[in-house]
Amino acid sequence: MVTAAIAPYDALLLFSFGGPDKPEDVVPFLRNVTAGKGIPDERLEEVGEHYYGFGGKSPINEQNLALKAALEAELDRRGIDLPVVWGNRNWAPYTRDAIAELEERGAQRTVALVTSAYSSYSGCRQYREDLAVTLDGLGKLGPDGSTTVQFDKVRSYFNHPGFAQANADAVAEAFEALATQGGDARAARLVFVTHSIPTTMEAASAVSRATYSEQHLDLAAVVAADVSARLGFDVPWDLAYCSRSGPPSQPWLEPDVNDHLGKLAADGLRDVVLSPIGFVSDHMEVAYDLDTEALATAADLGMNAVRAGTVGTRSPFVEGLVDLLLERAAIARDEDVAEATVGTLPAFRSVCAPGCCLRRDGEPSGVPALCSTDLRS
Ligand SMILES: CC1=C(CCC(=O)O)c2cc3nc(cc4[nH]c(cc5[nH]c(cc1n2)c(C)c5CCC(=O)O)c(CCC(=O)O)c4C)C(CCC(=O)O)=C3C
Ligand SMILES: [Fe+2]
Repeated sequence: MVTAAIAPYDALLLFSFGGPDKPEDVVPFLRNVTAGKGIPDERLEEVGEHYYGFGGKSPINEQNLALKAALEAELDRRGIDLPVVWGNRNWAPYTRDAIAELEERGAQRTVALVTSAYSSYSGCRQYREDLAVTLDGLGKLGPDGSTTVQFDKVRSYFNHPGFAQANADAVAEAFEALATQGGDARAARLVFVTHSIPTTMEAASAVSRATYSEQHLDLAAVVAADVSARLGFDVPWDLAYCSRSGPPSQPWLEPDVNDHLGKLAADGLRDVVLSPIGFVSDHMEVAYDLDTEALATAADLGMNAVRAGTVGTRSPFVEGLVDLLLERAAIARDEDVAEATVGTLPAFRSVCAPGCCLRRDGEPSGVPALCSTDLRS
């Protein structure tokens, strides 16, 4: 029996990036991530060391299991009967394992929730391609895009109120922590941080309604305003980037968070809160690029720095995700539904537009992608 509010869906796919569980997994995982992407060997060795430094295990898998449990609890609390199946693009349980589990459970129409809040190739199309290519490899993708197990996707949710509130809660807590450890909250700069992407990928993300960086800037303004209201003074803020890779000749979004801290210190700033709004949980990019590298940079510069939490399993976030599932189900039933947002941008599309989030602007991908009006663009 499908719960009416979630009909026509009979399963939820929690769809993530994946990460290694033990040292022997690190190299095969990196091979999966970088197949055909032109990441220089030196960068791969460097990233491998980040993982070995943490015992060869990424925190991401446990965090996805925690999010899965939190979603199950919230669905249960609302009386919604919807099995949650977890799958990853780059590590076990793989997308193909999730599809097999969905089939075993007799799922016919699945709603997919990706653990990436923003729209870009990395956070949108790459997941949709992975579904199409995996189904195709199993002989389950028709030439018209029809599939044996049908998939819909929840819209990019960076501007959903639950995501904004959970981030604002975490930033407000970080300001308190800064004051507790002797920092000057009133003088502090709030630096939002996200994953850098190539500028070509940034340009191609515009098709989704606004570019990747514009999405972050819009949410950052909302979070900063919320935190300012709670603290009772205006919090100045910036957006910086981490985790760039690719050849040095290829431009990626800047400034890098470490360079940015250097500039702030040179301007005489002593206090900073880093808010990783680009990431939904404390996975390796946060554990290494922020907690290890950027906090060391700040210490070298003589700054007081606190890293704010990610949304993780905070209630406003988890409740917001379940609201989004119900919203997506109402859209699938062709009902009029209010798509809640914060900031100045509209709700992003539930069914992606032709050419949405290509890897590079104007360059056909040649790879099929589900959950859009075009199978190939
Ligand atoms: C926008 C974005 C997100 C945020 C959205 C989201 O959360 O999905 C994200 C998340 C993640 N990225 C991750 C890991 C890696 N990303 C890489 C490479 C790349 N990421 C890119 C972008 C993003 N990546 C890009 C443009 C590349 C270049 C190659 C390519 O065009 O694809 C590489 C290769 C080595 C390197 O270049 O660093 C690794 C190992 C992990 C797992 C962490 C863990 O294990 O805990 C997670 C969650
Ligand atoms: Fe990445």
